[in-house]
Amino acid sequence: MIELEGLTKRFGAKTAVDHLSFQVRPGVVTGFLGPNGAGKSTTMRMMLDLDNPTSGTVRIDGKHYRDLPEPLKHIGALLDAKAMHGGRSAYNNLLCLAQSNRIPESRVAEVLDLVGLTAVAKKKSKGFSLGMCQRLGIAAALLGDPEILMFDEPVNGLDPEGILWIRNLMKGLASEGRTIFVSSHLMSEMALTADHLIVIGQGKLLADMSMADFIHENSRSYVRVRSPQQERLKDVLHEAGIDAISVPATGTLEIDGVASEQLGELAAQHQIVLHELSPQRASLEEAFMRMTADSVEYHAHAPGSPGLPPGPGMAADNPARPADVPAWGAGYEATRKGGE
Ligand SMILES: Nc1ncnc2c1ncn2[C@@H]1O[C@H](COP(=O)(O)OP(=O)(O)OP(=O)(O)O)[C@@H](O)[C@H]1O
Repeated sequence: MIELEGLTKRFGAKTAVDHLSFQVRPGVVTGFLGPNGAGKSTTMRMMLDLDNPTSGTVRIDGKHYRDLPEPLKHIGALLDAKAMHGGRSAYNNLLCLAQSNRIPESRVAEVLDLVGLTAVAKKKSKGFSLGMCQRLGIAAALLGDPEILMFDEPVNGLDPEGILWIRNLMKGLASEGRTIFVSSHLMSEMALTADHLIVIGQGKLLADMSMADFIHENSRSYVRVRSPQQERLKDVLHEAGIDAISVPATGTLEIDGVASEQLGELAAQHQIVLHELSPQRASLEEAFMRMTADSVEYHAHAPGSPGLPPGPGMAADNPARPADVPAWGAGYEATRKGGE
């Protein structure tokens, strides 16, 4: 288990990590999310004693990192895939780490095999592609067979086969009861891998909850209906006290807070033909955008138009947020009000 209490890091006037308190528990994959500059890497560096906190503490299985007798046997981490010594072979990079942590040499060949690098074990790592470096960094993290593993952007540079491999690896390690903490900007991948989420924005904790709860609480779920008798359907819905939003771009209606079964039966009672009746499940990406819209530090503007008002469909107070996506807090309330 990893435990953070009041963890804070200031760089001059900049507060990168702001009183973070949370626990990363064993047996599940915990995703670590936040917009660019939110403080994820700084937090992970403090977990590994690579940066000193301004205040607060991190405990790894109850101890400070520097009090762990052989740290690699407790916690393995991939932070920077390019951090290996480029002039050494993959094998020798791992051997040095093994020797300084009293790990038997036989483990080096084992982890190289596990990450699929046996064929290039004797090659210097400076010639490795980003994907190969990621695999070597993962091999280093696994070297001490630790109970806790931390990966910063582990799928960066991996091809689809590599992405699938790391996903299954993390899930497998978690199912063995290990603690797995992983950051990624790839929301679709995170949605497939993590069971629990820690979300931060501008160094502060925004969410600490299951993946399912996070998506449920931060997104709008609705039913999409398409009918050649749309106006008639709208009248029927209106008579039944159900609000429907017309979406001219797709020629559909969107209905909040009513089950698709109820809508289908209502249409059937009035002999209205439906071409589509589909409950829309929100994605992690949508939920993440909604929650962090107000903590995004770096906004892109259209080329040549810095500072221009938000484009059509974007929020007035935040050009990175679509106008129909309420800010955090307001969004939650709107969803709840619509659904109750
Ligand atoms: N050594 C440093 N000196 C000064 N400021 C720093 C330093 N390291 C990080 N920062 C600042 O702290 C903030 C958090 O940075 P950090 O790299 O932890 O964010 P992040 O969530 O990992 O971002 P990204 O997703 O872009 O990798 C940023 O504003 C960054 O500029």
